[in-house]
Amino acid sequence: MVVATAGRSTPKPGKSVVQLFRDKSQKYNQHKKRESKPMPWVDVSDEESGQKTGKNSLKRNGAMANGQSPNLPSNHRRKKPRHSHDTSSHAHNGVQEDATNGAGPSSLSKAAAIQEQRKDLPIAQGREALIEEIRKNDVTVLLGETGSGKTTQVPQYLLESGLVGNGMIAVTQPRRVAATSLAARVAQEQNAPLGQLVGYAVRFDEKSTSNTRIKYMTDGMIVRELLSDPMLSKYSVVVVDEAHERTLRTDLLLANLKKIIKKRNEPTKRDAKGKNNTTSSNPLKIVVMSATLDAEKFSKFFSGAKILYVKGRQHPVKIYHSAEHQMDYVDSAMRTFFQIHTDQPPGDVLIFLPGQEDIESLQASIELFARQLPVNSPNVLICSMFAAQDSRKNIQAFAPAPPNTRKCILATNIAETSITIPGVKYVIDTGKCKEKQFLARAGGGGLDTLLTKDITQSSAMQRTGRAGREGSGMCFRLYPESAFKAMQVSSEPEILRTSLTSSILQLKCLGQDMQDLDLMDKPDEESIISAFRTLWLLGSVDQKGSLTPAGRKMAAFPVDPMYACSIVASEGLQCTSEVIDIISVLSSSSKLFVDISDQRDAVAEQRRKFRHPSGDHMTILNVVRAYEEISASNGTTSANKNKAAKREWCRKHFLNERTLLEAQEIRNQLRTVCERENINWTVSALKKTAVVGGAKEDGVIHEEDSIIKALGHGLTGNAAFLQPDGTYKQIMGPSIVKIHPSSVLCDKKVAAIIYDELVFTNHIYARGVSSIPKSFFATHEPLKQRHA
Ligand SMILES: Nc1ncnc2c1ncn2[C@@H]1O[C@H](COP(=O)(O)OP(=O)(O)OP(=O)(O)O)[C@@H](O)[C@H]1O
Repeated sequence: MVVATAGRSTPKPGKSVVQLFRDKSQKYNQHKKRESKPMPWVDVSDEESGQKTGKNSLKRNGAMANGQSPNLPSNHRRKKPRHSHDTSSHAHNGVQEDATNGAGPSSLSKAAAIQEQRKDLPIAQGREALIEEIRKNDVTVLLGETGSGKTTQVPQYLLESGLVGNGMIAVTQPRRVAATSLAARVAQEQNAPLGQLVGYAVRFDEKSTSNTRIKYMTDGMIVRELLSDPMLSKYSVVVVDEAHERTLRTDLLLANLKKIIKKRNEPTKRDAKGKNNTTSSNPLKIVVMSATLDAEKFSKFFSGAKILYVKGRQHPVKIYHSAEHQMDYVDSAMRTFFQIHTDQPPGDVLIFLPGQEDIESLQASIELFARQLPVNSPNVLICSMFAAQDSRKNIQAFAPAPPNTRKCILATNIAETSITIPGVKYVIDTGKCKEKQFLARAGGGGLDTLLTKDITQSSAMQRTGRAGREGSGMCFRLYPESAFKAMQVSSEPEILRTSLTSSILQLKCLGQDMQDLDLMDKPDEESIISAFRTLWLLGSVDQKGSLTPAGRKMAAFPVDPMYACSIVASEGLQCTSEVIDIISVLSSSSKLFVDISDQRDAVAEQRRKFRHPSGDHMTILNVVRAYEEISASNGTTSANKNKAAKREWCRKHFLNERTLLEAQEIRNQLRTVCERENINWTVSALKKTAVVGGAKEDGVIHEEDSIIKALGHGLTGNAAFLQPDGTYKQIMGPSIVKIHPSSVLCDKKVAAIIYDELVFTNHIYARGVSSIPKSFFATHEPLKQRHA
């Protein structure tokens, strides 16, 4: 990639910015010393941004290789002059149902405008050629710039051309927010309610019917579908989008697709001379897509698949690099935001940060300064997007800003690929991300850690691509051009750096071994062995590595295998109802307890009400029950009043109601899986004992005994024994851990603990902790075998 410097054109900070920092920096500096200088920028026009609305074309690989790059024949249309910023699309945001189905004149003109927009996309000129190539080839690799129209248009072209007959088109995405928002957009383009012709499927949330023809789904969901339909027979085309991300699930999917296509596309009959004369009745087509893909590698993987290029992007994006490295990227992002806010024309701003903590810190800073803007300045509305946040809150970022307001979206890399956030004209890229890294442990198991790292060139280009979706855009990179050039081209495939436990279990159910799979990159032996040890400890595989009946049951649950193990174990311990309640909360995307630093005492007082002496898991259960009691006690009031009462109760007790609501949905799904697996989820420990968190009396059997044991079966790899110095030593690893300050057990000393996860700060802390009898481990079968 060539990045050419095209002179210096620094957006000059307006007076208001200088004034703002002079006046307020003292206050700001009180809690964090930060500079008040405006950001110096170097203007870079580069190839990756597609600077000009170039001639759009579709090209073939051979042609690119010999430099001739001829265009394929296409249904050339004269390109219409582009309308300036098209506000019509602002009306539709994220996952909204039926946004266009009104029959009024405005919805008709909106629908017409959307069709015009579709025709103006770079990919539209190569539409016929593209369909033809896909028709001719089993596997196609499609490379096209961000915003050229791949993700939204290719599935529609395939559907509209009749190429898929009555079959379905699956379009996979690495992230749920992309899957849901794309489905909403494409449903709107098809003028159909979301979930009908166009639907989506993400973990714990699906909107589709038997009439759905285009399904956007996470790569994890389609891999899970392999369990019930190993040939993916209901799909005629599988479009693997954003394949450059090389998520673990995408790699597993690609390996399986390679197998499936061989079987499904095999000719069914041969004539007397042994020649094929009948094509398969249900052939499969695969389209692998990305803007930043090592196309040759994917083509080679599929035995020389055809590579097609879509050239051009609809709108130019101007890139600015900071003149110097920025040590404090949160502060630099804030200053850049206010430079944009005071100097640049209207348009929303999308800021990429590595994680939630930085998002919250930047939000606080921007809010603080925004309050001090001159009275006639436009307002600032902050939205955030990160994986741990409730999906409904993430979707709020798609809603249009009110009049005279600039929206500022603070996001992690979940907003990096595929999505269009209407209104975004400016992107600020801190150049940082968090990446999962698995540390395999010699004794078995291991742990996933999240490390803050520099992004890759591929990520930088994707982030840039989020500006300029509806009109020209600007991208401010908070790192010099030299840093961009020094970045890795793309990230290491996830399969080489993440825990393989869950995937190996799923593969086992498919009768596959990871070692034997034809993967693009093979994981190292140590990670595979470590995953097997964990699975053996959970009882999902036996000592020979063969799947056990319990392991097959565990694989049916769409949660971490350790929690799936607890659910399966709860059956024998007669406490499935409670275990599911707890695991639903642990599996939801946001935290249950809200911590507000300036209300610490009030928070602690409220939390005490739910405190259970055995630890955090039973404390969660107490919250779930109390929340249900609130619902029941308001049973006779109107639905609205009931809702309001529950919301107020959660607010008063510093609880995240979204987590509880999401947990209810997860619980319903887990119950359904239990029914399929013949596990009676209604069996409850409470019904037998009727004691909740009360004082322990000798000889009384408490409900938590069986619940904690069931959890202990799943969390055996996350267990530690008390040492004389008050710390805990892992029973399956070398680490010394402390109980996290947020735990109800943090000031207690108990003989043995189980925990949900480890957190690294100045110490290794165990979070989500419960006390468990030490004797439990003496009776744990795999552990006994291990020590025998
Ligand atoms: N939700 C939306 N609202 C408004 N316009 C949209 C929306 N989704 C897509 N578009 C328009 O369609 C264009 C093409 O989007 P699409 O996602 O198909 O591009 P792409 O080539 O797949 O890009 P990327 O690689 O970045 O995902 C966008 O640039 C934008 O103009």
